[in-house]
Amino acid sequence: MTQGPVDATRTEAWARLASLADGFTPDLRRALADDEWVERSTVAAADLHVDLSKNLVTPEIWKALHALVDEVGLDARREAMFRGDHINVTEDRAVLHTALRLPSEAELEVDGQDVVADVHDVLHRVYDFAEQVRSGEWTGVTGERIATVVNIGIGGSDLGPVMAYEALAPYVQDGLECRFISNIDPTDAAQTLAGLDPATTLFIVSSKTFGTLETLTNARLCKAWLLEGLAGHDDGEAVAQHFVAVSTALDKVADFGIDPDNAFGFWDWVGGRYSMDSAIGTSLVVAIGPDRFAELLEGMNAMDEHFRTAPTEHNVPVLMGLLNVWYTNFLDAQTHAVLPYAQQLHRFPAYLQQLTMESNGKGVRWDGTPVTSDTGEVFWGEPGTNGQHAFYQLIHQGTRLVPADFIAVARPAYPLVDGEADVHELFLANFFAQTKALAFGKTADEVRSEGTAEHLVSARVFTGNRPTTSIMAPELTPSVLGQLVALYEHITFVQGVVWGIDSFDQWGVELGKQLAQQVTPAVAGDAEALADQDASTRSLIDYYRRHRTR
Ligand SMILES: O=P(O)(O)OC[C@H]1O[C@](O)(CO)[C@@H](O)[C@@H]1O
Repeated sequence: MTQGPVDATRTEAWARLASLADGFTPDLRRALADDEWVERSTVAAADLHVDLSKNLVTPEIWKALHALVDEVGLDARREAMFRGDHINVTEDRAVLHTALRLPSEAELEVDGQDVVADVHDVLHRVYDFAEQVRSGEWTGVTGERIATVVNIGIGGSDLGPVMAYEALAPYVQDGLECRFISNIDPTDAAQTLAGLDPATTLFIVSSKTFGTLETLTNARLCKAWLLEGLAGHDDGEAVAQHFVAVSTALDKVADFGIDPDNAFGFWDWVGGRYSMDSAIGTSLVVAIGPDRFAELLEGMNAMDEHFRTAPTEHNVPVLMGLLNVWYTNFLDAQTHAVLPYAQQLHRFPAYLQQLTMESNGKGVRWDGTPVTSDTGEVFWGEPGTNGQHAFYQLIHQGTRLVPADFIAVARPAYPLVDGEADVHELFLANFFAQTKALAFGKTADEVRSEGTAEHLVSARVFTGNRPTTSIMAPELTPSVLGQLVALYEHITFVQGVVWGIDSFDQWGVELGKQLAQQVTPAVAGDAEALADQDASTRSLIDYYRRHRTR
C-alpha cells in the first residue's frame, strides 16, 4: 500500500515554527536597514527578480521552513510529479502540465505514452491552424478572412486564455481580436456576440470534458447565432469553417457536430486550471502567433527547470510557497493579495483564484484523512493603482494580516509621457512607495512631527510590518508571462505538499453542478420538483417565478 502523506503538523520543523511564531514581533524597519538582509533575501528565477526582504521572517524562521521542506519530502513529491507518477490520487492520474512545455528533444514516457511526441504533434497542428487563420488562408464560409476568434469555455478553459490574451495584447496581430464567452448568464453570449459579423467570426469550443453545461449551452447559442447569420449557406459547411474544438473527449466533439479534423486534443494528465499551455491556448496562438506562444512555453519550461533544480535557499517557488504556509498556519493570515503593477495583468488575480483555490481549497489529505491545519488561503487582487484607491486602506491599517505579492516590469508596453513626466515611472513610484509604506508604517511620533492635532494622531498611525513580496521583470514578454504562470503553479504545488493534499482534483465543484440539475425542473415550473426543495430554495424559486414576466 502507498504510504500516506507526512503530517506536517507533527514534524519537528512545525513545532519549531510554532514556537518561533509565539510572541513573534517583526521589525521590518530594522531588517530593511541591513543591505545584507536584502541581498540575501533577493532571489532570481529565469528573468524574474524577486525581493523577499519585506516579509515577516528571520533567519531562524527560514531555517525552520527549509527543514519543513525536507521533513514533508518535497523533493520526492516534486520528482514524482515531473516523472508522471499518479500523484492526482483521487482521480488516479499523472500530473504533467510541465510536459506541455518540454522541448521536442526531451524524452518522457508515461504509462506507455510518448508524452513529448504527442504534445508536439498537437502543438504543430495548432500552430498550422493558427497560421492558416492569421494568413487568411482559412476563411469563413463566405470566403472572407477571420477577424474575430471567440473562445467558448469556462474555468481553466477560459481564465488562462483570457488572462494571457490581455497580458500579451501588444503582440496580437493587427486585424484579429479574441473574445471570450464563459458564463451561462445569457448576457455574456449576447454582449460578446454584439456587433460581430458571423461571416468573419470563428468559434473555439474549449472544454476538457466536453460535458460542461455552461460551455455546451453557449456553444449551441453561438451555433444558432452563426447559422441564422449565415442563412443561405450550407449548415454543415458553415459549422466546419466557423467551429473548432479543443478537448480530451474527441468523441463528444464529433457528437456535437464538429469535424474531428477541426479538433485539437489533450490528455487527462493536464488539469483544467493547468491547461492554458495545452491546445486550450489555441485562441492565444491565433492571436499572438506560434513563435510568441513558443516563447511562452520556453518561459514556463525555464521556471520548471528552476523549480526542479535550484537549491531550496534559492528556489523561488519553494520560498514563496513556504512563506504562504508561514503566514497561513503560523501568523493566521486568511487571504493573499496579488497586486500587479501592470495593467496588462489585470486578469492575473482572477486566473490565480482558480489555480490556487481550486487546487488547495481542501479539507482532507490525499489519503482521505482530515487535514490537521488550515489550507488554501483566499487569493484576490486588482491591478495597482486602482486597488490603492479601493482596498489598500484595509491592508495598511486594518486588523487583518494580508500578505501581498506586487508584480511590475521595468519597460512598459506603452511608454507614454505627461509633459516632462514618464507615466510608467509615476506608476512604478507608487509600487515602490506602497511596499515601503506597508513595511515601515508611520509611528505616532512621526505623525506628531507633522503637526497633527493630538486627537487625530492614532487615526494616522500606520503599524507597518505588513508583508510584501516584490516581483520584477524587464518587460512583460510571452516568456515572462510563462515564467509567472509556472511560478504560481509551483508555489501552489509546494503548499499542497506541505498540507498533504491532492492539489489536482476538484470534487468541491461537483455538488453544486448536481444540485443545479435537480433544481432546474423546479425553476421551469415543475410543481413536484418544487415541492422537493427546502423552504428557502422554494421561496427563492417562487420569487423568481412571480417576477419572471413584466
Ligand atoms: O474544461 P471543462 O471540462 O469544460 O471544465 C471547465 C472547468 O470546470 C472545472 O472542472 C470545475 O470548475 C474546472 O476544473 C475546469 O477548468
